[in-house]
Amino acid sequence: MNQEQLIQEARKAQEKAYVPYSHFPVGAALLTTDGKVYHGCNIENAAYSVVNCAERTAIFKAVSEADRDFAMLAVIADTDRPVPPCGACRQVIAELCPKNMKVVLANKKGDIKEITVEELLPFAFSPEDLNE
Ligand SMILES: O=c1ccn([C@H]2C[C@H](O)[C@@H](CO)O2)c(=O)[nH]1
Ligand SMILES: [Zn+2]
Repeated sequence: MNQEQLIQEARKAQEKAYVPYSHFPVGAALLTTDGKVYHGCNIENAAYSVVNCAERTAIFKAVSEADRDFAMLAVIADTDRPVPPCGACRQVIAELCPKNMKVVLANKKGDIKEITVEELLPFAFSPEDLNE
């Protein structure tokens, strides 16, 4: 599966978004090293603060199925620029994806930004920081 195909998967994931409050659907597609794709969409709630972003939905689905070896993540939204993941998602991506893994950010116009996990969240708080 290449980058373009993964973006197409993210588009499909975006169609499943549950966004009655923001009306801002986001889709994510997470590729595992053995070629499986996990879709993620944002899922909102009347208690606004408990929204789950598309990126975290995809990652949590994979980890909950014992898939933890990731090769690429694509994210898409109807933004003017390729959609920038929020801080909470950057923290989760930084912990669970390889530092040099490619993250492909896209929008519906076809703009694409490629970035690595490390670039997305430099100087991240990490599990090593918990060691005394
Ligand atoms: O990268 C992003 C940015 C925002 N959202 C969601 C959260 C909320 O449901 C809506 C508006 O912030 O978009 C994502 O899923 N991913
Ligand atoms: Zn997020």
